[in-house]
Amino acid sequence: MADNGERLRRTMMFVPGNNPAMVKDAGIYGADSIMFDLEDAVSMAEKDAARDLVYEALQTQDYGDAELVVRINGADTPYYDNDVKAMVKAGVDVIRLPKTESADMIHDLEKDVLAAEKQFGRQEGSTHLMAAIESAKGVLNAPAIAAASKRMIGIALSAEDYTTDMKTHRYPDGAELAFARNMVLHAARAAGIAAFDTVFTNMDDTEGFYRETRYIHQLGFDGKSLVNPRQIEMVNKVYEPTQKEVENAQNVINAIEEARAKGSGVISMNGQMVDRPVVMRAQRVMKLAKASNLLDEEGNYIEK
Ligand SMILES: CC(C)(COP(=O)(O)OP(=O)(O)OC[C@H]1O[C@@H](n2cnc3c(N)ncnc32)[C@H](O)[C@@H]1OP(=O)(O)O)[C@@H](O)C(=O)NCCC(=O)NCCSC(=O)C[C@@](O)(CC(=O)O)C(=O)O
Ligand SMILES: [Mg+2]
Repeated sequence: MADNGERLRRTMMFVPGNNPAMVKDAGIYGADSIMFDLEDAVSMAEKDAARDLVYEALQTQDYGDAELVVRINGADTPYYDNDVKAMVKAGVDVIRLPKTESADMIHDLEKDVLAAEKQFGRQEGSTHLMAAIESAKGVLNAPAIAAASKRMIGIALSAEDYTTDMKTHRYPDGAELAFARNMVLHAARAAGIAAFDTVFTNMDDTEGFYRETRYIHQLGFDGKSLVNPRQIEMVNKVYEPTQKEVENAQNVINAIEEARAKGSGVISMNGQMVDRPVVMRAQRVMKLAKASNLLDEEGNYIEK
């Protein structure tokens, strides 16, 4: 089946870069993206040791198909230069820049990453970037940030720092995040990159986590940043398509393939027009169905 090439990023799990056991075992939980943290989860005294630990792990551990992301320290810290160099040298998939407030911050990072790729013989352009939006300024500049570089794969809302900047805190209904969520999402979509919702930090409030995940799934986010492996299953469940959605997607793909074979790009199916956006949605449903183990070898829905 042809698809639109987009990688699934439902779950991006933070792993404190100073915790050897968590770094070692991070691959066993099935997160789509593993994000080793060198920034706020790591104390000043442990910055160098955490960088060394993550560097070593990226070289030696097998994390399967997971995308490997590192949240580095910001350019205004003494750790930034060494973070960028070490992570590029280790061949990380994505560098996540925290507290991003302008497109220029991404341009500067892009230059530093390119210099490191040249220095360490990495393929130029192979290190992707993403930005965490953690302030009012970042939210207002989100469209420019998202479009700042061809290396950008996504932007993420970071609600803990953002609500502090906004002189509020997090409430169960999330009203304080409504504007920021919509800005981040629209900025990502306009730039053609992924949008990640923020972390949910109360591990015991599973009902609240479920409610928030349903809500951001409905808005259209690709997925969420997570702090604990227990959160992965619930996000995957929310993103799992229903039998009806899978069967409809299969019908759309079969119908459009038949139509294309006859030289047409638009068809009608059960009175509904089927064109490119409908096909793209169907392809995403099939990708989610595959990732959720809902398909047999022939690609048909497995009845439960
Ligand atoms: C929360 C808690 C202490 C709970 O501990 P607990 O011990 O109760 O967890 P349990 O569930 O009992 O653990 C069961 C088993 O899983 C293992 N395990 C747990 N968590 C794991 C994990 N993350 N990675 C791999 N392994 C893990 C554990 O080792 C155990 O393994 P084992 O002993 O073998 O059974 C723990 O999860 C944790 O430290 N989380 C990461 C916290 C963190 O990174 N914060 C910084 C990022 S946010 C931020 O900075 C704000 C932000 O910047 C965000 C933005 O930008 O988006 C903004 O502004 O909003
Ligand atoms: Mg933060």
